[in-house]
Amino acid sequence: MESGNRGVSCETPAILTWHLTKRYGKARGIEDVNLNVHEGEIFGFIGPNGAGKSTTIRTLLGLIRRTSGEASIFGLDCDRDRTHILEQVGYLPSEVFYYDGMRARDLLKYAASFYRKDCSARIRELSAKLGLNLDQKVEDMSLGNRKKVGIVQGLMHSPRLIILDEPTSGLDPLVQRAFFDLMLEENRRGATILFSSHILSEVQRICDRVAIIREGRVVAVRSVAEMRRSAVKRVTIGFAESSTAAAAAVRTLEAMPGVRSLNADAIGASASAGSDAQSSGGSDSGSGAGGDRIASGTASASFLYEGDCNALIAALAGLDLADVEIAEPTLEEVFMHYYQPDGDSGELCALDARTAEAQNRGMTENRGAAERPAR
Ligand SMILES: Nc1ncnc2c1ncn2[C@@H]1O[C@H](COP(=O)(O)OP(=O)(O)OP(=O)(O)O)[C@@H](O)[C@H]1O
Repeated sequence: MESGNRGVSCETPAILTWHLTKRYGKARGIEDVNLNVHEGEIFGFIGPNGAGKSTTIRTLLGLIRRTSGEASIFGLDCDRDRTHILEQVGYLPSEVFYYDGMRARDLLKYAASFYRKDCSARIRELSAKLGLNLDQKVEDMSLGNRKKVGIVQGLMHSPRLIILDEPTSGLDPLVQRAFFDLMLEENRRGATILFSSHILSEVQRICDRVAIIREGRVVAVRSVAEMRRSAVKRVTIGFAESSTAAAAAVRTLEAMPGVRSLNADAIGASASAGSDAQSSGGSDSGSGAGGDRIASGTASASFLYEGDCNALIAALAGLDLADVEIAEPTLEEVFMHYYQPDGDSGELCALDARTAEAQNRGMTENRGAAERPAR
């Protein structure tokens, strides 16, 4: 499924942050976050628990005060112009809490009274799409149904920007599907969507671009297509039989620059190249997928490779192989690539942080100083 609105505007960015930093006392929230979300985009924001997604969102919505840096939505300052911003934004928080004793219908009517438009038809339409019973008391609802109330509340005023923080938790697969269809519809209508999640398949499903956040810092901003086409490849090789030659081949690969997450269980050789196999997470998802495609009965090895493809082909040519497959890595593998612990790959992570910053800065500078949020 792809984002429906290809007419991304080149005007004022929907969201622009500039070295946005939030500290909780001395504790890290987010550091130097630079984001540039174009109007009309579905922009993913991914990272594990505690990475800083909710902090970024709450700072954008003016729910918490930034420590330093700048942030704007449609050119309006997130602190100073908060009231005007909130009229144009629909927000679905990761957890929804409501007053007890109210039916969904009354609660949504009350919430709608904050907007200068009649939202009743839209409330009925959205509730029907999500299968929400408006007559039920919210306190009697399941977690998933309470989440539906939150979705209707976030969308009923047809906002220009929709901010979703882990939106699908608690929704069953059928409702998730209806929800994603709804988001694509909203995007076709012209809405920009910021979609925070730690579930890659969701991001891949609807987003145009993604920012990856790690320990409070944005380490990469990529199009989903670009992430999938990244220089990293998943290589799976098959040997005619488990043999000392196969074990030697694995040792050769282990020593080769650019080889990571080497998984060679079937050969009985060392199952990993250093700590990469574990830390990158690639061994689980990758070897399973690749290894299954190598004929059964043969020993196989699977690894991620990033580097000169000629060097890879030359190395493989020197091995006695029965089969070889070079494939795009899964999004999961690409994602984990940005999450290697410091140490071996510390330089890579630092590089990615610089690259992300350069991409954002370049985008901002190229598109004119006027795009810097005014303070
Ligand atoms: N109110 C708070 N007081 C102190 N530290 C906080 C507070 N809120 C968040 N943090 C810290 O800020 C960092 C970022 O947290 P945040 O909730 O933004 O991450 P997240 O990516 O949204 O995680 P999750 O997916 O678990 O919601 C974490 O280290 C967290 O412990």
